[in-house]
Amino acid sequence: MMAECGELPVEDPVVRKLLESSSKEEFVQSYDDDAPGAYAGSFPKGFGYGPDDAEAEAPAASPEDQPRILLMGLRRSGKSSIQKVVFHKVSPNETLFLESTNKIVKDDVSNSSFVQFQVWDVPGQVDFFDPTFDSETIFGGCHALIFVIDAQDDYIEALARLQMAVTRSYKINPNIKFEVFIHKVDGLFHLTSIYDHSIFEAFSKVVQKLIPQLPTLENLLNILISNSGIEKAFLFDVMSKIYIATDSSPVDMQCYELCCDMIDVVMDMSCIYGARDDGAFDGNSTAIIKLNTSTILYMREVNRHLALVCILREDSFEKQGLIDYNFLCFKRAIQQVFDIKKKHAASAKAPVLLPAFPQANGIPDGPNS
Ligand SMILES: Nc1nc2c(ncn2[C@@H]2O[C@H](COP(=O)(O)OP(=O)(O)OP(=O)(O)O)[C@@H](O)[C@H]2O)c(=O)[nH]1
Repeated sequence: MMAECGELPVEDPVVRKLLESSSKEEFVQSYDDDAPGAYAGSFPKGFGYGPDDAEAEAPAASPEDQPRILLMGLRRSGKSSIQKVVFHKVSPNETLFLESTNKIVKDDVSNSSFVQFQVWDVPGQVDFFDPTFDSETIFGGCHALIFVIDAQDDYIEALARLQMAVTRSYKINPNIKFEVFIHKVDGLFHLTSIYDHSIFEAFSKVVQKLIPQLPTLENLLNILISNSGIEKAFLFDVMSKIYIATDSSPVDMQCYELCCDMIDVVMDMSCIYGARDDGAFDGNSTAIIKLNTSTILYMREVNRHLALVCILREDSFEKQGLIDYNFLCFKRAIQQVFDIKKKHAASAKAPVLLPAFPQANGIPDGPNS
């Protein structure tokens, strides 16, 4: 059973994934597989302590006797992620790649938890009025219904769905306890401190929301990394170390911190030893730092204010010529994007949102600073 995954060497995600997938067949069942009407009514006796309780003489309750918690909500609201992060020690970043659930997934957490119960992950697209949806069995034996609402998504549809789930399930089983999780609030709140990089990260996200070209920049970064063997790329505003765009793979704070540190090192070196007095950063600014983890940090100037900072493996860097060439294409594309913005701003006489960017289309010539 999947519940046993808690005892696996969770430090190794590959091993864990392999073991999880090999046991998936036993674990994943559709609601059709379950005996109908098994346990409507009050809490079964088995509710209480797991096998860890030395006092408990009775054997652990069978899954049929365990209380059932339903996880419901719209598609992609985060139900499977919640279940995996809470009960299977999956890291939040790994949930980014979860596939949509298309059957009810029953998870028996009795082996890995002090309190014994089952969690049923109900797919977002399930149709309560579909004859194959056995409402009597599913709601009849349910003790708590958690409805997950994605705080980052439109909530009107979610509320309509919540109302439908509550009225339908209450009719069948008035003893159900209803709970609503307003989920993914991390997109709305930022935990910040000036003593680490969190404040820069938070500011980056705020600024990104103000850049209308963000999807284009992200696309360009995606194209660049997929054609150059790069693992992660950030487009930095050099002076503030805010990243104005990154590719669409998840941002790892450590990577971001490394890239920020690289900018600091390059700027400090350039300021101290640079030949020019009019700035530490110019069209020839380039830096390559090899880390002791067979990883390379690669930085190139994109324009007066922006730098591309990438993280890649040492073996991918063997094709540096290709990476340099792709970078030049990327740089030209970025200039075109900001050229268009500059023209629009001039013709509409509209105030420019971020004054630094429109000036950014020139490539200042000059010796390496
Ligand atoms: N930002 C953020 N994303 C989350 C959170 N929880 C889940 N997600 C993301 O939401 C996406 C969808 O998550 P799932 O767990 O597959 O959603 P689901 O509700 O099970 O979706 P269905 O199987 O289609 O019903 C994934 O990319 C998760 O990484 C959260 O707390 N914050």
